[in-house]
Amino acid sequence: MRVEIVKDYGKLSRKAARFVSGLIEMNPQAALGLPTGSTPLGLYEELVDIHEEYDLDFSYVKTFNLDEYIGLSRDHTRSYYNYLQENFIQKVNLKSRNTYFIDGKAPDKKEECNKYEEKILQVGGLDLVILGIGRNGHIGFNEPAEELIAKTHQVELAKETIEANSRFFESKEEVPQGALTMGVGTILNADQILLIANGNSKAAAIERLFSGKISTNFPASLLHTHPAVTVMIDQEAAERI
Ligand SMILES: N[C@@H]1[C@@H](O)[C@H](O)[C@@H](COP(=O)(O)O)O[C@@H]1O
Repeated sequence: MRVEIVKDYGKLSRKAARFVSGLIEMNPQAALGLPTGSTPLGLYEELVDIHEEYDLDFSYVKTFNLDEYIGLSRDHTRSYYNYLQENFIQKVNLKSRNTYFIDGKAPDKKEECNKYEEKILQVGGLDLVILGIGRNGHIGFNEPAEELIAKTHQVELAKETIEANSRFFESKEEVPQGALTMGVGTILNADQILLIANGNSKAAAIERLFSGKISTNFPASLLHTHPAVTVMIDQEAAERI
Protein backbone atom coordinates (compact mmCIF):
# COMPACT_ATOMS: atom_id res chain seq x y z
CA MET A 1 0.00 0.00 0.00
CA ARG A 2 1.54 3.29 -1.13
CA VAL A 3 0.60 6.42 0.78
CA GLU A 4 0.78 9.98 -0.52
CA ILE A 5 0.07 12.81 1.88
CA VAL A 6 -0.72 16.22 0.43
CA LYS A 7 -1.40 19.56 2.07
CA ASP A 8 -5.10 20.04 1.54
CA TYR A 9 -8.24 19.00 -0.31
CA GLY A 10 -7.41 21.03 -3.44
CA LYS A 11 -4.04 19.32 -3.81
CA LEU A 12 -5.58 15.93 -3.09
CA SER A 13 -8.18 16.40 -5.82
CA ARG A 14 -5.58 17.56 -8.35
CA LYS A 15 -3.17 14.74 -7.55
CA ALA A 16 -5.91 12.13 -7.73
CA ALA A 17 -7.09 13.58 -11.06
CA ARG A 18 -3.55 13.40 -12.46
CA PHE A 19 -3.38 9.76 -11.36
CA VAL A 20 -6.66 8.94 -13.12
CA SER A 21 -5.90 10.96 -16.26
CA GLY A 22 -2.46 9.35 -16.50
CA LEU A 23 -4.08 5.95 -16.43
CA ILE A 24 -6.58 6.94 -19.14
CA GLU A 25 -3.79 8.28 -21.35
CA MET A 26 -2.01 4.94 -21.04
CA ASN A 27 -5.22 2.98 -21.51
CA PRO A 28 -7.95 4.98 -23.29
CA GLN A 29 -10.37 2.08 -22.87
CA ALA A 30 -9.91 1.80 -19.11
CA ALA A 31 -12.80 0.50 -17.01
CA LEU A 32 -13.19 2.51 -13.81
CA GLY A 33 -15.12 1.82 -10.62
CA LEU A 34 -16.39 5.15 -9.34
CA PRO A 35 -17.34 6.33 -5.86
CA THR A 36 -19.82 8.91 -4.62
CA GLY A 37 -19.87 11.04 -1.46
CA SER A 38 -18.22 14.38 -0.77
CA THR A 39 -14.63 13.22 -1.08
CA PRO A 40 -14.45 12.64 -4.86
CA LEU A 41 -16.31 15.84 -5.85
CA GLY A 42 -13.03 17.76 -6.25
CA LEU A 43 -11.51 14.90 -8.24
CA TYR A 44 -14.45 14.90 -10.67
CA GLU A 45 -14.17 18.68 -11.07
CA GLU A 46 -10.48 18.39 -11.84
CA LEU A 47 -11.11 15.61 -14.38
CA VAL A 48 -13.69 17.80 -16.10
CA ASP A 49 -11.10 20.61 -16.23
CA ILE A 50 -8.47 18.29 -17.70
CA HIS A 51 -11.02 17.15 -20.28
CA GLU A 52 -11.87 20.74 -21.23
CA GLU A 53 -8.36 22.17 -21.17
CA TYR A 54 -6.27 19.25 -22.41
CA ASP A 55 -8.87 17.23 -24.35
CA LEU A 56 -8.59 14.17 -22.13
CA ASP A 57 -10.73 11.72 -24.11
CA PHE A 58 -13.32 9.64 -22.27
CA SER A 59 -15.08 8.29 -25.34
CA TYR A 60 -13.76 4.75 -24.85
CA VAL A 61 -13.59 4.83 -21.04
CA LYS A 62 -16.07 2.65 -19.18
CA THR A 63 -17.46 3.50 -15.77
CA PHE A 64 -19.15 1.40 -13.12
CA ASN A 65 -20.79 2.95 -10.07
CA LEU A 66 -19.59 1.30 -6.90
CA ASP A 67 -23.01 1.25 -5.30
CA GLU A 68 -26.60 2.51 -5.25
CA TYR A 69 -29.28 3.06 -2.65
CA ILE A 70 -32.17 0.63 -2.69
CA GLY A 71 -35.50 2.18 -3.59
CA LEU A 72 -34.30 5.42 -5.15
CA SER A 73 -35.21 5.87 -8.80
CA ARG A 74 -32.51 7.09 -11.15
CA ASP A 75 -34.00 10.57 -11.32
CA HIS A 76 -34.10 10.93 -7.52
CA THR A 77 -31.77 13.83 -6.69
CA ARG A 78 -29.94 11.70 -4.12
CA SER A 79 -29.51 8.57 -6.22
CA TYR A 80 -25.91 7.75 -6.99
CA TYR A 81 -26.91 7.48 -10.66
CA ASN A 82 -27.91 11.13 -10.54
CA TYR A 83 -24.84 12.11 -8.51
CA LEU A 84 -22.47 10.68 -11.08
CA GLN A 85 -24.38 12.00 -14.08
CA GLU A 86 -24.43 15.52 -12.69
CA ASN A 87 -20.96 15.70 -11.24
CA PHE A 88 -19.04 13.87 -13.90
CA ILE A 89 -20.56 11.87 -16.73
CA GLN A 90 -22.54 14.63 -18.41
CA LYS A 91 -19.60 17.03 -18.14
CA VAL A 92 -17.16 14.93 -20.17
CA ASN A 93 -17.47 12.94 -23.38
CA LEU A 94 -18.32 9.61 -21.78
CA LYS A 95 -20.70 7.58 -23.93
CA SER A 96 -23.87 6.43 -22.21
CA ARG A 97 -23.36 2.90 -23.57
CA ASN A 98 -20.09 2.80 -21.63
CA THR A 99 -21.51 3.90 -18.29
CA TYR A 100 -22.90 1.19 -16.05
CA PHE A 101 -25.05 1.53 -12.95
CA ILE A 102 -26.61 -0.80 -10.43
CA ASP A 103 -30.36 -0.30 -10.38
CA GLY A 104 -31.52 0.13 -6.80
CA LYS A 105 -35.12 -0.29 -7.95
CA ALA A 106 -34.61 -3.57 -9.80
CA PRO A 107 -37.40 -5.95 -8.73
CA ASP A 108 -34.99 -8.88 -8.40
CA LYS A 109 -31.96 -7.54 -6.51
CA LYS A 110 -30.01 -10.79 -6.70
CA GLU A 111 -30.39 -10.96 -10.45
CA GLU A 112 -29.41 -7.28 -10.76
CA CYS A 113 -26.24 -7.90 -8.73
CA ASN A 114 -25.32 -10.97 -10.79
CA LYS A 115 -25.90 -9.03 -14.02
CA TYR A 116 -23.58 -6.29 -12.78
CA GLU A 117 -20.82 -8.78 -12.06
CA GLU A 118 -21.27 -10.23 -15.54
CA LYS A 119 -20.99 -6.80 -17.15
CA ILE A 120 -17.74 -6.18 -15.31
CA LEU A 121 -16.42 -9.51 -16.57
CA GLN A 122 -17.60 -8.76 -20.10
CA VAL A 123 -15.50 -5.59 -20.29
CA GLY A 124 -12.49 -7.55 -19.08
CA GLY A 125 -12.59 -6.48 -15.41
CA LEU A 126 -11.92 -3.15 -13.77
CA ASP A 127 -8.60 -1.41 -14.42
CA LEU A 128 -8.99 1.02 -11.54
CA VAL A 129 -11.39 1.31 -8.63
CA ILE A 130 -11.46 4.69 -6.93
CA LEU A 131 -12.65 4.61 -3.34
CA GLY A 132 -13.59 6.94 -0.55
CA ILE A 133 -13.75 5.57 2.97
CA GLY A 134 -16.55 5.65 5.52
CA ARG A 135 -15.69 6.68 9.07
CA ASN A 136 -16.38 3.09 10.07
CA GLY A 137 -14.01 1.79 7.39
CA HIS A 138 -16.64 0.92 4.82
CA ILE A 139 -15.66 0.90 1.16
CA GLY A 140 -18.45 1.15 -1.41
CA PHE A 141 -21.22 0.13 0.94
CA ASN A 142 -19.40 -2.86 2.41
CA GLU A 143 -20.16 -2.26 6.06
CA PRO A 144 -18.16 -3.72 8.97
CA ALA A 145 -19.34 -7.28 9.70
CA GLU A 146 -18.15 -10.67 10.89
CA GLU A 147 -18.39 -11.87 7.30
CA LEU A 148 -18.25 -9.91 4.06
CA ILE A 149 -19.71 -10.92 0.73
CA ALA A 150 -17.21 -11.01 -2.12
CA LYS A 151 -19.38 -10.09 -5.10
CA THR A 152 -21.98 -7.40 -5.80
CA HIS A 153 -24.78 -7.83 -3.28
CA GLN A 154 -27.49 -6.24 -1.21
CA VAL A 155 -26.54 -4.69 2.15
CA GLU A 156 -28.23 -3.14 5.11
CA LEU A 157 -26.62 0.18 5.92
CA ALA A 158 -24.96 0.64 9.30
CA LYS A 159 -26.55 3.10 11.71
CA GLU A 160 -23.50 5.36 11.54
CA THR A 161 -23.62 5.38 7.72
CA ILE A 162 -27.28 6.41 7.73
CA GLU A 163 -26.31 9.11 10.24
CA ALA A 164 -23.35 10.30 8.16
CA ASN A 165 -25.28 10.31 4.88
CA SER A 166 -28.35 12.03 6.34
CA ARG A 167 -26.64 15.33 5.50
CA PHE A 168 -27.58 14.70 1.87
CA PHE A 169 -31.27 14.19 2.69
CA GLU A 170 -34.00 16.29 4.32
CA SER A 171 -33.98 14.04 7.39
CA LYS A 172 -32.44 10.83 8.72
CA GLU A 173 -35.73 9.03 8.08
CA GLU A 174 -35.39 9.68 4.35
CA VAL A 175 -32.04 7.89 4.04
CA PRO A 176 -32.59 4.48 2.47
CA GLN A 177 -31.84 1.62 4.85
CA GLY A 178 -30.21 -0.54 2.23
CA ALA A 179 -28.03 -0.49 -0.85
CA LEU A 180 -26.56 -2.62 -3.61
CA THR A 181 -22.79 -2.54 -3.66
CA MET A 182 -19.83 -4.08 -5.39
CA GLY A 183 -18.34 -6.58 -2.97
CA VAL A 184 -14.83 -6.44 -1.55
CA GLY A 185 -13.93 -9.25 -3.93
CA THR A 186 -15.16 -7.21 -6.91
CA ILE A 187 -13.05 -4.29 -5.70
CA LEU A 188 -9.97 -6.41 -5.00
CA ASN A 189 -10.18 -7.92 -8.48
CA ALA A 190 -9.36 -4.54 -10.01
CA ASP A 191 -5.83 -4.06 -11.35
CA GLN A 192 -5.33 -0.91 -9.30
CA ILE A 193 -7.08 0.80 -6.41
CA LEU A 194 -6.94 4.46 -5.47
CA LEU A 195 -8.37 5.42 -2.08
CA ILE A 196 -8.80 9.10 -1.27
CA ALA A 197 -9.69 10.71 2.06
CA ASN A 198 -9.61 14.20 3.48
CA GLY A 199 -10.42 16.05 6.67
CA ASN A 200 -10.03 15.18 10.34
CA SER A 201 -13.33 13.28 10.40
CA LYS A 202 -11.43 10.55 8.52
CA ALA A 203 -8.27 10.63 10.67
CA ALA A 204 -9.36 7.78 12.95
CA ALA A 205 -10.28 5.57 9.99
CA ILE A 206 -6.95 6.30 8.31
CA GLU A 207 -5.13 5.55 11.57
CA ARG A 208 -6.88 2.18 11.78
CA LEU A 209 -6.16 1.46 8.10
CA PHE A 210 -2.45 2.05 8.70
CA SER A 211 -2.38 -0.13 11.82
CA GLY A 212 -1.84 -2.89 9.25
CA LYS A 213 -4.34 -5.23 10.88
CA ILE A 214 -6.84 -6.92 8.59
CA SER A 215 -10.41 -7.46 9.72
CA THR A 216 -13.81 -7.71 8.07
CA ASN A 217 -14.91 -5.41 10.88
CA PHE A 218 -12.93 -2.72 9.10
CA PRO A 219 -13.51 -3.48 5.40
CA ALA A 220 -10.90 -1.02 4.07
CA SER A 221 -8.22 -3.08 5.83
CA LEU A 222 -8.71 -5.81 3.21
CA LEU A 223 -6.99 -3.48 0.76
CA HIS A 224 -3.74 -4.58 2.41
CA THR A 225 -4.13 -7.86 0.51
CA HIS A 226 -4.00 -6.08 -2.88
CA PRO A 227 -0.66 -5.48 -4.61
CA ALA A 228 -1.42 -2.09 -6.19
CA VAL A 229 -3.20 0.24 -3.80
CA THR A 230 -2.47 3.95 -3.57
CA VAL A 231 -3.87 5.88 -0.63
CA MET A 232 -3.96 9.65 -1.13
CA ILE A 233 -4.88 11.74 1.87
CA ASP A 234 -4.60 15.32 3.03
CA GLN A 235 -2.73 16.39 6.15
CA GLU A 236 -5.87 16.49 8.29
CA ALA A 237 -6.78 12.90 7.44
CA ALA A 238 -3.15 11.92 8.07
CA GLU A 239 -2.85 13.60 11.44
CA ARG A 240 -2.91 10.34 13.45
CA ILE A 241 -0.46 8.30 11.40
N1 LIG B 1 -21.14 4.65 -0.29
C1 LIG B 1 -20.38 5.85 -0.11
C2 LIG B 1 -18.93 5.52 -0.17
O1 LIG B 1 -18.58 5.11 -1.48
C3 LIG B 1 -18.13 6.73 0.27
O2 LIG B 1 -16.76 6.52 0.07
C4 LIG B 1 -18.36 6.98 1.72
C5 LIG B 1 -17.69 8.24 2.26
O3 LIG B 1 -18.38 9.39 1.88
P1 LIG B 1 -17.79 10.85 1.99
O4 LIG B 1 -16.78 10.99 0.93
O5 LIG B 1 -18.98 11.75 1.77
O6 LIG B 1 -17.21 10.97 3.36
O7 LIG B 1 -19.71 6.92 2.08
C6 LIG B 1 -20.73 6.68 1.13
O8 LIG B 1 -21.73 6.14 1.91
